[in-house]
Amino acid sequence: MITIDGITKRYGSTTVVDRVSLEIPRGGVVSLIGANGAGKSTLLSMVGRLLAPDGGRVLLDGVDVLATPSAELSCRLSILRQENHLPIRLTVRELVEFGRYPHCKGRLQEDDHRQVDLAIEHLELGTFAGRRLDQLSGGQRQRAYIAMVLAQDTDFVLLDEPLNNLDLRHAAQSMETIRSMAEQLDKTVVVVLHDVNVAAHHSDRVIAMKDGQVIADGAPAEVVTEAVLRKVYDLDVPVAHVDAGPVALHFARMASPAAE
Ligand SMILES: Nc1ncnc2c1ncn2[C@@H]1O[C@H](COP(=O)(O)OP(=O)(O)OP(=O)(O)O)[C@@H](O)[C@H]1O
Repeated sequence: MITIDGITKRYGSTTVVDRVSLEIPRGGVVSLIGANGAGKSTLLSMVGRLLAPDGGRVLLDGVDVLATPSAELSCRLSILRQENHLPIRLTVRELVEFGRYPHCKGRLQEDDHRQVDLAIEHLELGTFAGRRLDQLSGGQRQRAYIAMVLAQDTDFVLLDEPLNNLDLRHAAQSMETIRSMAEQLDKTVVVVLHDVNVAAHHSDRVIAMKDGQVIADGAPAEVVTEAVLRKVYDLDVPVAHVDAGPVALHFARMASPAAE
């Protein structure tokens, strides 16, 4: 369970995450949606202890992340950031092996190699395994980063816009991989997504942020509604309902009352 208790972040006089409290139980996919600048990445970074909060705390299974030794934390929690600062000259395999570092401290055993191979296979990176990151397309590189997180095999997984640069098929496949991490391996995945339809379709719960606060939190059908989307994005977005759930038709314009 992730417990976020009144967490706050300020830059100067601006509060960018404002006393957010959330309980995220073990297992499942939780999506964070919201406009640019809403505070999603800041919140995720504080949960992952990459950024110090100005107030509040984050507990993993009841233990404060600030009190957890780094070596232990990286075996329990992984985070994929929007920007990665890993050397671009690594090969895909070396990058994915990096994910095993918290477990094996650089001396990969049979099980570590197996996890690396599995992650490479899941993200369809076999043909690129020996290629350097700077020799890949943006989407191939993004899949390599997801594979690294998959290989890290932690109970808690935080992903900030993992679908950046991914084409339709690889986006769908990556979300399937993320879902199976939650369903089959009982991992708790918190993922920032810009596509509300992907969020609605693949999540157990959708949390919408605006101006540093949570303004909606619930099952996809409760959050992906015209009223909530208007509040979150200041935009009128029609929402259709199909068997798979709500679908925001963000490319369509809402009929204005005057036109009817
Ligand atoms: N180092 C910083 N100094 C000052 N302000 C910052 C800093 N980092 C982030 N911010 C501000 O904090 C707010 C929240 O940023 P954050 O990156 O969390 O938003 P986000 O919801 O993830 O946005 P996006 O969808 O664009 O990635 C923004 O207004 C941003 O400009």
